[in-house]
Amino acid sequence: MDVDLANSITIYDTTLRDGAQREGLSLSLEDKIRIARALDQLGVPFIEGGWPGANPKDVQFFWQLQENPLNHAEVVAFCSTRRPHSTAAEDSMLQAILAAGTRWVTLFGKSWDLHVTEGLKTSLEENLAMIQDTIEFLRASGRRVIYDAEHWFDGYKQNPEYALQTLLAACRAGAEWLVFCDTNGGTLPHEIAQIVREAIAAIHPIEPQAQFGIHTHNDSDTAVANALAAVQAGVTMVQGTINGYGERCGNANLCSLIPNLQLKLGYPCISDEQILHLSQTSRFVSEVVNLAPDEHAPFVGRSAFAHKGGIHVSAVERNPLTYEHIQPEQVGNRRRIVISDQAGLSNVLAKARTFGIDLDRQDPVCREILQRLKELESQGYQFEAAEASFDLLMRSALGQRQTLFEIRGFQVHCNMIPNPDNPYARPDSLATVKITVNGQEILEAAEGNGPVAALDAALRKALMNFYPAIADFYLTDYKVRILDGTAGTSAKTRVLVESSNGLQRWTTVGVSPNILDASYQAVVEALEYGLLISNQLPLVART
Ligand SMILES: CC(=O)SCCNC(=O)CCNC(=O)[C@H](O)C(C)(C)COP(=O)(O)OP(=O)(O)OC[C@H]1O[C@@H](n2cnc3c(N)ncnc32)[C@H](O)[C@@H]1OP(=O)(O)O
Ligand SMILES: CC(=O)C(=O)O
Repeated sequence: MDVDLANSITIYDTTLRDGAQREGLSLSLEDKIRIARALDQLGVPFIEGGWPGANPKDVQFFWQLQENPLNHAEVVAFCSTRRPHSTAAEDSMLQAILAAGTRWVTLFGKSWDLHVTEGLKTSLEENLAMIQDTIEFLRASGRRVIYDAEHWFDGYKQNPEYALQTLLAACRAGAEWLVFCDTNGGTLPHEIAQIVREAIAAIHPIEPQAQFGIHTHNDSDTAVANALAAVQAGVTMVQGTINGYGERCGNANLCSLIPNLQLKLGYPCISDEQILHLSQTSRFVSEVVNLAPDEHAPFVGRSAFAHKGGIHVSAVERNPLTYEHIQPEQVGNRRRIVISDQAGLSNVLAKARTFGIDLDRQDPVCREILQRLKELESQGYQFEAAEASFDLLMRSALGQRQTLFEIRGFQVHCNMIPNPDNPYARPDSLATVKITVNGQEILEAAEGNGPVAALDAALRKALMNFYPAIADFYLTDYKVRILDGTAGTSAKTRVLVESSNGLQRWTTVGVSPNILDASYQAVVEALEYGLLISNQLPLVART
């Protein structure tokens, strides 16, 4: 397929190559294939797959895609110019590039004289020959070439004549795109704009067919701004990575660049349908690379359209434009209203609606809920992460909270006797609970790997006969936070418990100076809330 370059900015993704150069990120072959297919679906026209010849995984990646090609995107192989004082034909890396079987190759070469004399330890003339020969070799082998001018901006600042000669050499040899790289990420947007304008003005009269691109790094936290400045100065290709992954501080983040270009500046990049998958693609890639998603990432982060301050929520409820720069749905994201001590009535009303509760602003119970929320938050409860507990709080205030069971008491014993045969063995714990359901009293005991697990198991055991749905509940996360660190072991703790029934997830909170009591509160609310959303009514207990 030929990439349609007319009238648009061409997006070039390098997640699989420069993204994989991020410290802490490691991709298996299978990961690379899954990400490539997700990018293909997103509509990215160029996907840089790696450096075949640099490692076996990248070699296999290109072989696998030869057997099962992508649907739309061009997969691009990446490599450097030939080594000094050799020929391109005898360069083993370039043989690996040809074996990768791609139609396009991206070649990086030196623009900065310092890199030529200090890094490559060769002459400025030889570097020009390396660029020219390598591209001619690739062209003669039927490849189309994108030329990444490494350290372009630093090189141009030091020796503009030489930097321009490197681009002209690439262009004369047959490179179709010349990409200005801010390799060290130190250039600021105004410099990018000026240098790109000057370079294009110098090259276009000599090589009018040349097309230009930009590749920026985020060391000055301006990678996206730099890429946008370059586009406004005349480039038509933008290189970047999903979630901004990349060497050191990362590359220009395509999840910000694509919407900025397409929705703000009006440059088509991918289709209107495809951009709706941007948030999903961002999360998918973070899942595959096994890095926690950045919740606060612009456009695609979970908090990108989360409103917490009462004033904000009040206005957004009236008109979202008041505190949103785009509609979240345009990039496949969604608006969220956060509940906390920063809330006003508007937050309470909006959150209640998401739980299917229609509150009247004039009803005094709304203020009561808000006051109770603020009181509890001042004691250390945190409801923005524990919406299930907030739902229960609202239902209590509204007189809609059913008593599904009552806890009469519990005890937990821990066996802390060290086991010399297995010093890592966790303590055995035993919990007993006494509860009543429908007036019937039950005493149960259970063991667990630690006191919270034992308590949770004993509660479930006691309730299971009345509420069989409990068999499907399980804890998915348990977080503890010390709230007043200076109080030592008697400090107040906050426990957040996340639970699931396989279909839904919900989080509850407990706070106490006793960690077991805090856990108990959160676990009991978790069971109650699970039953509430499973619409369970008590059965007559089987004996
Ligand atoms: C800006 C960028 O992000 S460029 C991409 C950087 N990515 C990577 O480096 C990841 C993949 N790299 C690798 O697997 C390895 O570094 C390899 C296989 C490429 C090379 O490995 P080695 O042969 O062991 O060399 P080493 O990594 O120590 O040094 C790089 C060599 O490339 C040479 N080189 C660097 N840039 C260029 C260039 N543009 N053109 C030609 N040669 C170059 C260096 O001079 C050095 O050569 P020397 O060994 O003759 O001194
Ligand atoms: C090519 C490249 O990755 C760079 O110059 O940063």
